[in-house]
Amino acid sequence: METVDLLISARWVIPVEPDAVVLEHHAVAVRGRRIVDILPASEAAQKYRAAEHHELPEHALIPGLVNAHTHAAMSLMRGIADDLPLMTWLQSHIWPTEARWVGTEFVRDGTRLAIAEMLRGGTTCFNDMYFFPEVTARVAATLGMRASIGMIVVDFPSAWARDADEYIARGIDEVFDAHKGEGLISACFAPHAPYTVSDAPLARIRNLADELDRPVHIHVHETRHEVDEHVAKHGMRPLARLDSLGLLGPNLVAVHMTQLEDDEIALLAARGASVVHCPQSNLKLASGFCPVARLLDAGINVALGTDGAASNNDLDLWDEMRTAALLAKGVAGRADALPAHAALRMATLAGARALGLGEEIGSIEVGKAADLVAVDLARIETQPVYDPVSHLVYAAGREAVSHAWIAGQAKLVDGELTQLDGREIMTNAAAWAARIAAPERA
Ligand SMILES: CSC[C@H]1O[C@@H](n2cnc3c(O)ncnc32)[C@H](O)[C@@H]1O
Ligand SMILES: [Zn+2]
Repeated sequence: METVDLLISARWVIPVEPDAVVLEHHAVAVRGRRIVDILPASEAAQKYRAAEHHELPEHALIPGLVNAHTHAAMSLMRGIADDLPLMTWLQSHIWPTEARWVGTEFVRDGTRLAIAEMLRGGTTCFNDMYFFPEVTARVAATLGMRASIGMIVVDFPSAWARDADEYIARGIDEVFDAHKGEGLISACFAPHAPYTVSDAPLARIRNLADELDRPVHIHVHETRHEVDEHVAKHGMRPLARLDSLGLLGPNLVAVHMTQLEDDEIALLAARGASVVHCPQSNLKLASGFCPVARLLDAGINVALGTDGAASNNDLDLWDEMRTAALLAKGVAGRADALPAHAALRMATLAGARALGLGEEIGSIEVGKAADLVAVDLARIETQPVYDPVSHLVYAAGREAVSHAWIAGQAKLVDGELTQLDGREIMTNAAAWAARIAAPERA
């Protein structure tokens, strides 16, 4: 018998790649942080002696979900300003609150809250864009959470940096250099948006991203208003300006993209850029709809993100998958515009590829890291089971997530977080809300 560290046998194993198969009664064997075998459960019992063995007889085992766009620490602003369009929400509520409260402690506590929520819902990797990214990175690394941390850049000063040069310098020093070679933390550039970052820093980011081969994660074409204002100011649409600055390429991770002409879709496809679809944030802020089916038909890698909890108002990728699938059908007028398996792929492998992690995570394959999630389908809401993938997208919810592993380490077991104290996190969040909501003294 061979020894492995972890053996997970499940009723259904859904690898996502190399093709859309569902393996019944299979097991995944893990040594160290990697998957070393995928085989029928009956054979696994003969072949492997495991330090830890989970038998999950009514569960689906899937790759950990990848939240390809969020602002983790904004969890502390969940519900602070609802039912507003993007610019009113940002300029009249979010930016003033950030200017008053965001610092290292806010980002630490908000990120812990966000990671607890994400792990409970089966998200094992997130792509972040927020102030004090070195704090987000440290919290994620300490908890063994996989994260792509945005080296943020905006033209305006904040508590974190005075100007674009300082944003870039701190990002490289405190995120990229500080986590180089470290397993679970990777760095990406995160200029906020074409309307908040001018040409010179965007050009510097392009050079650095090329040199360091890092993704460039940016909000773009989020609303029609953004595009119209940009045309008035720059004489071209935001995507055209990014292209003129050389940013449109395989490293670009374009978030939102609710406003797209046919020639822009062709351009994104030709350049090999990825798009992150955030359907619930786009709906809640009435920003528009990303034409997902047309992007997929053009061969573009489309991932899924929640955006921050202040505009969503949760970090639930199950909800995003279902909304994306339903919305795509409504927008395209075709019931097969985004089938269940394609939605699951967006929340896993497409996210991993957008973040430059496609060789490491996003599917259950031998050699990849063991970022795995088990979903209990033995619940009233998911009976009977004809097709587990259908239930994952259309019927189950994050409540059904029972287990999560990152690089072979258990983060959620039988619905319980292994490293985080939920009560302490909630007490902390309530204390922040009390401070933020208290009337200001003159
Ligand atoms: C520079 S840190 C990130 C910055 O982005 C803000 N933000 C959060 N959600 C959105 C969104 O949907 N569009 C544009 N900007 C957003 C966040 O509040 C931070 O200021
Ligand atoms: Zn965002």
